[in-house]
Amino acid sequence: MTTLSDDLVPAATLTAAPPAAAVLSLRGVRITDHAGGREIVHGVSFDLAPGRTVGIVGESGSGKTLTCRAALGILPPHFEVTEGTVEIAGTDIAALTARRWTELRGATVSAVFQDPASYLNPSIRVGAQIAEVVRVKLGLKRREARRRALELLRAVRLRDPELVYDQYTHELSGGMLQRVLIATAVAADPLVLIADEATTALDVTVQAEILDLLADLRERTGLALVLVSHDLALVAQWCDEVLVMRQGEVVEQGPTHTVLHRPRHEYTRLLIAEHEQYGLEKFLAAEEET
Ligand SMILES: Nc1ncnc2c1ncn2[C@@H]1O[C@H](COP(=O)(O)OP(=O)(O)OP(=O)(O)O)[C@@H](O)[C@H]1O
Repeated sequence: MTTLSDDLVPAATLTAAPPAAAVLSLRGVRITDHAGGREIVHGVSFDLAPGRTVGIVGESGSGKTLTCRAALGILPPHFEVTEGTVEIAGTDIAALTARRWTELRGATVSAVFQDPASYLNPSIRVGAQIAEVVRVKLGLKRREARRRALELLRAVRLRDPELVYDQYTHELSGGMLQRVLIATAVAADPLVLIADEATTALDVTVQAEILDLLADLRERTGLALVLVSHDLALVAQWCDEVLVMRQGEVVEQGPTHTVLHRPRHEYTRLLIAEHEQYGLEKFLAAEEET
């Protein structure tokens, strides 16, 4: 398992490294709810390079999920990016056709959300679902797709992948389902994985294992991560950069270390104070020692 200091040292050091070309870039993204007649997200910008992690934190309803959905091209009906740009691997998504989006989703940018069961089909064995993604996205033949699906189940550290392959969602625990969903999400080797509260519903031990798994994928494959969370301790541990959102505004943004140690905005200070009772100081202290 990655230790805290192992993870924090490279994160702090990498901040000074020359920037690699961004795989995901948001520039002044504004999102409007046409049904409600109001702008909900008021300008979000960040660049995410391969192997890096950006965190988005903030209160419920602050626009974190809508920002992610904009980057995935899956805004709910009546919602629209009304200003700004989203670029995935250098392509402005505004110019994409529905067909091109279908190709990109999963293969270039992918996502995992909080409730894995609702993204998997309960009546199809989980292995077959992963194999199907691999078949469609990578064009593998049936037998090859099965082999690759088993490899993915192994990569997300599920014990006995052959057994899990043949199981249905109701036979798996929440942590196992989230691993299956991650396996599905990374099946086509995306450049970017968006994890929106992906570990929130899991108990702390399983949460740590899943995050460790994502960090491992990031290290091994150069996967870039967007981590949306209420949990500042988690962001302190895993993210290079953080955006703090409140009521659709990014109130503060910068290297995680700087934002959490020297918060400039009152709201960030409040979030940190709220988290201190849950053990955030442990992470900040560990970071200070490095
Ligand atoms: N499908 C939808 N229909 C109507 N309003 C929506 C929809 N999705 C989001 N909203 C509204 O947009 C705002 C931002 O929501 P969003 O889900 O992005 O917040 P969030 O920061 O991700 O919150 P949480 O942490 O609770 O998931 C909220 O006021 C929410 O009620």
